Amino acid sequence: MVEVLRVVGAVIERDGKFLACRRRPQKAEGGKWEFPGGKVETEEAPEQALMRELAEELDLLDAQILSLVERKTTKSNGTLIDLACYRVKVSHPPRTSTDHDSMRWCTVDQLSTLDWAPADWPIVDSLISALSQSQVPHEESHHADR
Ligand SMILES: Nc1nc2c([nH]c(=O)n2[C@H]2C[C@H](O)[C@@H](COP(=O)(O)OP(=O)(O)OP(=O)(O)O)O2)c(=O)[nH]1
Repeated sequence: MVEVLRVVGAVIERDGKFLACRRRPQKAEGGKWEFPGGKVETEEAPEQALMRELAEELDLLDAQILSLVERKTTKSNGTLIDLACYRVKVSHPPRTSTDHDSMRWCTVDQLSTLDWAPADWPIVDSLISALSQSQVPHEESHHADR
């Protein structure tokens, strides 16, 4: 039977930029970019798991989970990864991570240039399309002013 791994990730935005983290080389999917988070433990709610991971990994103790961005299951190296990513508000940017060797704040346009873990691509695509829909097109706002 194929194993399904339940994983949660945080989409953290500050000043219009999104935090992407690169997994340390020795980890599964080493060298790939991801949203910080981790596995959901048995009996744990996804939001609870995300709060725990953000505290453990990034020392973020006051994270606020806002809404689900996307949840998708993707096959990666023989494992099904059920990844749910949430918008998360933080009061200060994380400085270091126990699980990552690089952290980068990306504009929407930069997001699609990173080498994301396979399970993250559907999330990144949904995020980009949600953000582009939430922007009022320049032409429309121009006409509305008349
Ligand atoms: N955290 C996280 N993991 C992801 C993402 N995309 C993706 O494929 N994964 C995979 C990599 C791992 O196989 C698994 C999560 O592992 P992890 O190493 O982050 O989780 P953890 O902290 O609970 O685990 P551990 O190192 O304590 O064993 O999900 C993502 O965006 N965030």
